[in-house]
Amino acid sequence: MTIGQPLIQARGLVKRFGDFTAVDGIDVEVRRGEAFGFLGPNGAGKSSTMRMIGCISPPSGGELRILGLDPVRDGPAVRARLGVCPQLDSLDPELTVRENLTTYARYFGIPRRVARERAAELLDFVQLAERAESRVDPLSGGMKRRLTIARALVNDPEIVLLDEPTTGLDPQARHLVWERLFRLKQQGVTLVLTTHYMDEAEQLCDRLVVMDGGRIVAEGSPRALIERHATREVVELRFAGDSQEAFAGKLDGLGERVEVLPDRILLYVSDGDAAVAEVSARGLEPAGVLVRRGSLEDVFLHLTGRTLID
Ligand SMILES: Nc1ncnc2c1ncn2[C@@H]1O[C@H](COP(=O)(O)OP(=O)(O)OP(=O)(O)O)[C@@H](O)[C@H]1O
Repeated sequence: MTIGQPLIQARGLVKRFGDFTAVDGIDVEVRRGEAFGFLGPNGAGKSSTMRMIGCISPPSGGELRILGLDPVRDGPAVRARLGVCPQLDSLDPELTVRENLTTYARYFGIPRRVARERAAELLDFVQLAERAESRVDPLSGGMKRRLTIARALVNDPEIVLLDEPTTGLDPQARHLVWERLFRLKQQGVTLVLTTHYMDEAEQLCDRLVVMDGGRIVAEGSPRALIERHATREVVELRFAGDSQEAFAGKLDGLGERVEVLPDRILLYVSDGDAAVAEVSARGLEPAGVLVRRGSLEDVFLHLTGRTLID
């Protein structure tokens, strides 16, 4: 499927809680068929934005159109065409895995027979068919997440909203969830998600925005953002002792930029190995050296002066 017309359009979108502004006038456009990410640290306003898009929380200002409709006036019509995977699983522990899907399908008025077929397909899709008759409680965190994603797909939605779909999962469970999201994207479903995991955002998202303090500080494709705000390679140096700062002065002029963090120094360079050689030539002996590619984490650090997971 080609990426096309805008399905979500926000202009100057605001969310206030009393005097506090959680989302401070953001412009966002999500097009059909793309995977769109909201990135940012805790409290950036990602979930508040997702809740407005999900018709769960009304905007305090600005304009929002979802599928060409107004999420406040046309809430039920919009919700019928959305799949929502909230940050915390809200599965029914009294029901079996299968019943969680068939019961949810009834909220959308899906006939019982169709709901059963659909549940069977979705359980296959999220690799939970063998657990269909099991209760929810004994499932692992990763299985619950996959079931929540299946539940979000019951109404065959045009847009799926996923708020931190992999937070709290171990690496293997994360991988399984992420792999299913890739598959959905291949099927042409529009995905809108939030995540703290830069590697995942980099691989899955066609475009993303970086949020901080309720505002958008950058937007673009992962590759374009990395090209603009980072370098091809990054050298991470860790010096023994309490202060990295003391060593930073000796790295002047090395590469495009030097970032000093409490536990390491980052050198933004085009050639990591050449920079490491220059560090040695200057008589410096770091306790740890790592050469890696520039990443979205670097983009975030450059734009906000902070690392994503503080
Ligand atoms: N119902 C509420 N009442 C008051 N303040 C709120 C409410 N919901 C969110 N906030 C505040 O709004 C800000 C943005 O929160 P939000 O949950 O949107 O951030 P986030 O980027 O999703 O963070 P996280 O990654 O922790 O989920 C935070 O400072 C939060 O405390």
